[in-house]
Amino acid sequence: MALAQAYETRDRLLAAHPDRLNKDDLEIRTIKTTGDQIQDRALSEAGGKGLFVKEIEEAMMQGEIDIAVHSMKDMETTLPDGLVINCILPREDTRDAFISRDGKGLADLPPGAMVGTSSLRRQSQILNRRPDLQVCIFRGNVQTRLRKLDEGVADATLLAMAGLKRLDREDVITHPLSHEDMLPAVAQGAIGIQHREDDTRIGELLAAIDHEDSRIRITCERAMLAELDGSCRTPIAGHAVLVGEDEIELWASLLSPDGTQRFDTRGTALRKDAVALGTRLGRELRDMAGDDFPSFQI
Ligand SMILES: NCc1[nH]cc(CCC(=O)O)c1CC(=O)O
Repeated sequence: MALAQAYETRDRLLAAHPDRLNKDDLEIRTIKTTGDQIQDRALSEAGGKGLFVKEIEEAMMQGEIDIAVHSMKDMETTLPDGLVINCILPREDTRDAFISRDGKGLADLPPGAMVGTSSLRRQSQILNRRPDLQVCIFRGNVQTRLRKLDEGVADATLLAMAGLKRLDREDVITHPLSHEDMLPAVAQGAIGIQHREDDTRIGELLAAIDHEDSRIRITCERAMLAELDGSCRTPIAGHAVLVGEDEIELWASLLSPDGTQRFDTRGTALRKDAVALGTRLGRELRDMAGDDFPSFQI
């Protein structure tokens, strides 16, 4: 998936700068991260989102690479000094896909059925909707998880529609989940491009492929996450959409990992106040959860 995202970025850069860039100017380098190698534990136990990007950011700070392509969903809310993400590509489908081994939909899954996922957000929401189901840890890349499902390790799994589309694996989807059944992760489906803040040449090249509407939505969602100090140890979901001429609407949820507690909020603001809206709803969720909130961070 990372490679598909890098090719998409390269193609967009080439198309935006036909006179300034050609294929030979853009070499694609793959960097294996610590996060890619954790197969046996939930990401939340292993040390969080940062594991997917640490090595990449280090390579960038050392000047080995000039542009980094990230799934914004995997990015911490704060970036290292000197590195910025000002460029967001047009956002893909934000929904999660429900994938079952025998093609039965979520509503038809029998009581006690096993759902494989390593995402606390997906685990908590699925248990909130269907407390009769069981959840087991499912790690590895998209291909590995689909293989585990085939092998019968679980009866169903949940994956981002965006990743499946980018890998051209929409064939495995049983059905997409509505946002009511499964509110997506903050920034799900969005690719962000990082560069060194002082590299003005690259900054200029990237500005031409930035998709402003997607960037505003993600900025709003990430402001909410930042207010909740969202490590991936807390089940948090959030999704912003642009409405009308100049407004933005944010939905946000905070759950307990077992899905028994759930807090939801929603609000709108002018697009220019996207950050303030995210911050406000993040605070609202924190107040709603009250003293229970720290105990979510187990
Ligand atoms: N944590 C892994 C990860 N990071 C981004 C995506 C999907 C693509 C996206 O949301 O942009 C995935 C896989 C998944 O959640 O199914």
